[in-house]
Amino acid sequence: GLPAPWTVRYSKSKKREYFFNPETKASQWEEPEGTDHGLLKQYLAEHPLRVRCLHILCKHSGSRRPASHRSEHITISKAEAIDELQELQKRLESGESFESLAKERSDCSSYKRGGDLGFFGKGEMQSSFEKAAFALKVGETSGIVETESGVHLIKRVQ
Ligand SMILES: N=C(N)NCCC[C@H](NC(=O)[C@@H]1CCC/C1=C/[C@H](COP(=O)(O)O)NC=O)C(N)=O
Repeated sequence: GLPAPWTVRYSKSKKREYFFNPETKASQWEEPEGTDHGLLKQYLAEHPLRVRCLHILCKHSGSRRPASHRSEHITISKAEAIDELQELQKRLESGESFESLAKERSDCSSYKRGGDLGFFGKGEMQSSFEKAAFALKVGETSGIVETESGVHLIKRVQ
């Protein structure tokens, strides 16, 4: 519904969508000239501007900041961190809650909130995390996702 290359994004401060042109870097509140309003509404129904996710982060020696409330010097290898997430995937499948496992194991400060990162729009999280999170349906949990922070499991809740 939008004339290319315009895209639509979510403004956290104004709590509403705005329109962004990645070529000119222009941003505006009103729909760009030539927008098909009906198609835009349909597009927005299928492409959430923001999502709310829980995550479990296992940091490792290659993490951009290899420290957390659990350890001031994280030395496990990336392979070991992946093994730990695979164990957590099994525990999720056997019915343990995502929140309880995040509180137990996540190296992100969001562990205190069961891994809850709140709502975020495009452009806020590292791109591999954003890509995986926006591909999830509400209630769905990702596979193992890698970022500069470490390795993650992501559950979309809204
Ligand atoms: N906008 C919101 N709500 N908060 C700012 C998030 C900033 C963002 N963070 C991430 O992408 C990592 C991966 C997903 C969650 C996340 C959490 C990191 C992981 O821990 P760290 O590698 O930083 O030690 N801790 C906090 O930022 C970024 N662009 O670096």
